[in-house]
Amino acid sequence: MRKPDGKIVLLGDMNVGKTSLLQRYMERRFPDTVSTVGGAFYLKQWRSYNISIWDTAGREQFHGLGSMYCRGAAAVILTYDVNHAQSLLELENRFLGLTDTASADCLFAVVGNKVDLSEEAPGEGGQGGGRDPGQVGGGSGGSKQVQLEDAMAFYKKILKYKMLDEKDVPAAEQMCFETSAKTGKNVDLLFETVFDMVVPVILRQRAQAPPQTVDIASAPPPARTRSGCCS
Ligand SMILES: Nc1nc2c(ncn2[C@@H]2O[C@H](COP(=O)(O)OP(=O)(O)OP(=O)(O)O)[C@@H](O)[C@H]2O)c(=O)[nH]1
Ligand SMILES: [Mg+2]
Repeated sequence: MRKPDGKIVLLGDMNVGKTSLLQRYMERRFPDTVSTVGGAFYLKQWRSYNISIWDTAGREQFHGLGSMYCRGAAAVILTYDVNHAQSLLELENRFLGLTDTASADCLFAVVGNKVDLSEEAPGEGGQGGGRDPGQVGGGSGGSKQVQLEDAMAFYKKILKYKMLDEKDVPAAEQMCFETSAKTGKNVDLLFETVFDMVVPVILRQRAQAPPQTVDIASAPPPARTRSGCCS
């Protein structure tokens, strides 16, 4: 297997739908999931690049592994549940610090999942993605607790935390998404936007990496020593 050229990591609280988003994108389906233990990855060929996408466990007990998974990451997808405000706060409180090990020019996407649960009219969003009664939020119609503007405000906090200038990174409007792994809404858009943006990061990482081969032609001749039988 060829070594992946770059790494993308999904982070976020348990139950927000990280595994479901990845399965929707990679396998084009919405199967029943079990809470992730440790982490798992998929390989995606994007243009001529091999990208590994890591699914991590949101459970508190696996929290320590998060920074290990983020090591050298070219992009991190921070995921919350739009119907559960606490899951956005958790990104700031528990997950952002895990990205300290990521690449210096790591990209960030902020993703609010499960929008199908708070669609205004049943049937909106297509593919039969109506409202699931009895889900989090408790409201009868439209339990959405987090607006896209809240996610964009969080994106700006990320830039502040990373001491990045807004002018040097993609705009919040480009990097904040609302998705449904259930209906597929915006799932391709999310991953493919991130893949496209990650390619220049991969190229920069390659340029900065120590060379893997020695160029004999440009290598200096070995220094002559006085020792040995022919001296
Ligand atoms: N209605 C709806 N349910 C979803 C969506 N995405 C995930 N779910 C459900 O939410 C639950 C949790 O989904 P997972 O994908 O396992 O969540 P996770 O973030 O991987 O959770 P951990 O592995 O524990 O960190 C499952 O019952 C999913 O079927 C969505 O977009 N809409
Ligand atoms: Mg999972």
